[in-house]
Amino acid sequence: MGSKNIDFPANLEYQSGFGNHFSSEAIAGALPESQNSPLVCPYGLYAEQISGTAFTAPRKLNQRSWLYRVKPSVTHDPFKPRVPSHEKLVSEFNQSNSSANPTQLRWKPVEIPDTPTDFIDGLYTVCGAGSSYLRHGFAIHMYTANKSMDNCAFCNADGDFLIDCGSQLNVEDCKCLLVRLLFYLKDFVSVVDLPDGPSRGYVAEIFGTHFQLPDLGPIGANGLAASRDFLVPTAWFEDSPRPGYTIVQKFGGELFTAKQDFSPFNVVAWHGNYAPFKYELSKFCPYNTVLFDHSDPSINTVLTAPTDKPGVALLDFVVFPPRWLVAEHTFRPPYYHRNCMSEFMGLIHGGYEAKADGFLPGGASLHSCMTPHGPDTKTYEATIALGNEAGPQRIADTMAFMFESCLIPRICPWALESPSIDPDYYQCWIGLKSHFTCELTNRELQNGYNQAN
Ligand SMILES: O=C(O)Cc1cc(O)ccc1O
Ligand SMILES: [Fe+2]
Repeated sequence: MGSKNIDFPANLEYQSGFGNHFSSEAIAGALPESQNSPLVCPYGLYAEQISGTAFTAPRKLNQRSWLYRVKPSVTHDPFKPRVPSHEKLVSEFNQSNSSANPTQLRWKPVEIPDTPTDFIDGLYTVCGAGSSYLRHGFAIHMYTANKSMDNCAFCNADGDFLIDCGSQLNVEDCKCLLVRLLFYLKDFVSVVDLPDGPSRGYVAEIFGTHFQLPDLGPIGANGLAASRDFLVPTAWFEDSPRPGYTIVQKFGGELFTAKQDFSPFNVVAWHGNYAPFKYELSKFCPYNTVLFDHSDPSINTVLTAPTDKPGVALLDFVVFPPRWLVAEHTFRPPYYHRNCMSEFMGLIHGGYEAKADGFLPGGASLHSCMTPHGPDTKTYEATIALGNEAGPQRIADTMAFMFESCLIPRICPWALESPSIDPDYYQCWIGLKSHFTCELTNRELQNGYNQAN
């Protein structure tokens, strides 16, 4: 995450493609030719490999890049626990830091803080499962912030961050943040150079694996998120002295700091396939039913982080974008359901088709393993009132998303005790009345009814 005084060029340049082997040089000739670690690198740069998978991971899963830097990352003072420590980040979920809760949970958007708060201070874990130490699990965080990180950069050793920052209060700021946050290759540390002004967003962190594009099966070779719409930054560096520069490293959910006298954004050239990327959700090409019934939400998968079990995700990132609903004689909103996977949802803008009230942009909900949920009473009644003759409907102003996991999340105490939790969430379903119309005798109703009787 960058610091305020970096001069960002107006037009950042990107390379496009998902999981490609990229190469980029900020100065022509900075990439060594035909080898990775020459005795002396061009321009006297240091060669540094960053490995995102075990050296011996199968080739199709192997991720690593070679960076050519002004000074290598190792040139820093020892790591020390950060002061002040951060009490609300969790990377190993257990009874000491989180609890089991099968209730349907919903949160209103959290207030933007009044006091100066940067991305690190504003980040807090909501829920998660597993362990960064055991390299299996996930954490869901949210953040609110109102200022850039100053003379310091954030590096996450625990897992990959998928940052959904669309729920910025200001859309222009959001674009700016997106560009600076993830995707400006100054290192493989994520970059948060928040524009002045309030911002908030969601983060899914996955331990021990990386996101992939989903298989498309019978959909064919095209559709959903297109590989070419994923953008990876080109090399960019700064080389002025930066006394007192601080690296903040998240390691095992704890924060550590190390001082150095130069900017870590000093990568003059790089090549490889381990790189940050950005993707604009509006580019997603949704598929769905064109005749009847409601498709399962997996049809809207943008990215998936797999487990070893075929088809079972550690974490799916699913989006519900604007689209046409055309199904005939069909209940079009999400069906009522219980799912062995757990579903965390957020809303980037607009409304969500299953909730007439109470699910707001910047808010969140959690329906854990087998917890029943579905459309609220208002949505149900309005849908039924439309009847079978409902014509095509366009859901316009919406961008909801879901993080769906096969692991069951434990919930952090500050999320349960948060003033933004909605204690009356369950009420949205309590009004659902029986519409059962079969005329049975009182005796049959009382004793239970079975056609064979
Ligand atoms: O719970 C939700 O709103 C997410 C969801 C959407 C959908 O269209 C079908 C199933 C599902 O879990
Ligand atoms: Fe659901």
